Amino acid sequence: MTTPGPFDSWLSDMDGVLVHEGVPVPGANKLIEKLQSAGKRFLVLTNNSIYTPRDLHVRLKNSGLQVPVESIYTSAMATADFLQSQRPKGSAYVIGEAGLTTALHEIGYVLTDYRPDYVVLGETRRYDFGALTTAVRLVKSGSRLICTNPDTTGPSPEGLMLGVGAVAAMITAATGSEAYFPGKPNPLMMRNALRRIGAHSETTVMIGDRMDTDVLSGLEAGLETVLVLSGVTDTMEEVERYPFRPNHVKDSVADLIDWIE
Ligand SMILES: O=C(CO)COP(=O)(O)O
Ligand SMILES: [Mg+2]
Repeated sequence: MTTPGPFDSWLSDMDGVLVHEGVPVPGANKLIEKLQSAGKRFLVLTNNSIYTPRDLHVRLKNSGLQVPVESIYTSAMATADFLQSQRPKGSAYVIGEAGLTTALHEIGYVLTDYRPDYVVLGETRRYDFGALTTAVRLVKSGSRLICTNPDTTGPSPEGLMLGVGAVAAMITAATGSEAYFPGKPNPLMMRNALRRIGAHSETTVMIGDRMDTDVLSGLEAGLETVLVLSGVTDTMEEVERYPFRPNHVKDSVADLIDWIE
């Protein structure tokens, strides 16, 4: 059977594709090693906005995956790129972790609860009722609501976890204001990713574990799309429920190693 491609650039999701919250997916290390030895352009494109790219580099290294810092692009970074383009040197009230606060500080944003331009919601494992109430009040007073990514759930070795998209929906319900999501499937994140590695959509493949973020963003960016069943979308029945399809469905990234020439 001929393998698809050849592809000179690879975009890969992280959680559910390469790791499950730090536990490596079998074959992920071989895929990354082969991509690097074959000199392929490669970027990990994650909606996980908790960690900085340096944090993720170390976490992935501890999982046996050698991914350079510059080969990691998070939804927190995509959010900072978006805010930088919209309102340089602005201000934001942030609910999230170092991955998000660091990205906003790096573009010169002030983090404050006094009349901020934006309320920015990111992934965390510690949502605080008081902070969410402050966010609701600020949005009701006119701050624009930004949420790094729309994932309503996320994968882990113990099973599904609450995602920041579900928390954003709670703030929307309380305020009537819809959030803007710079993370996947937003084409902005894909275009920034392709630009970062000098890739072209016609020769780039996108690997993901979610139909509604990874596959949709690859499809709409004109990339070859691969859904792996090792993460959130883990049955063909789930795939069939969507009005669009990936180009390929594989059990895991281990099945893609022989695609790399
Ligand atoms: O952390 C996530 C949202 O919960 C998903 O991260 P990935 O985009 O790496 O799958
Ligand atoms: Mg994922």
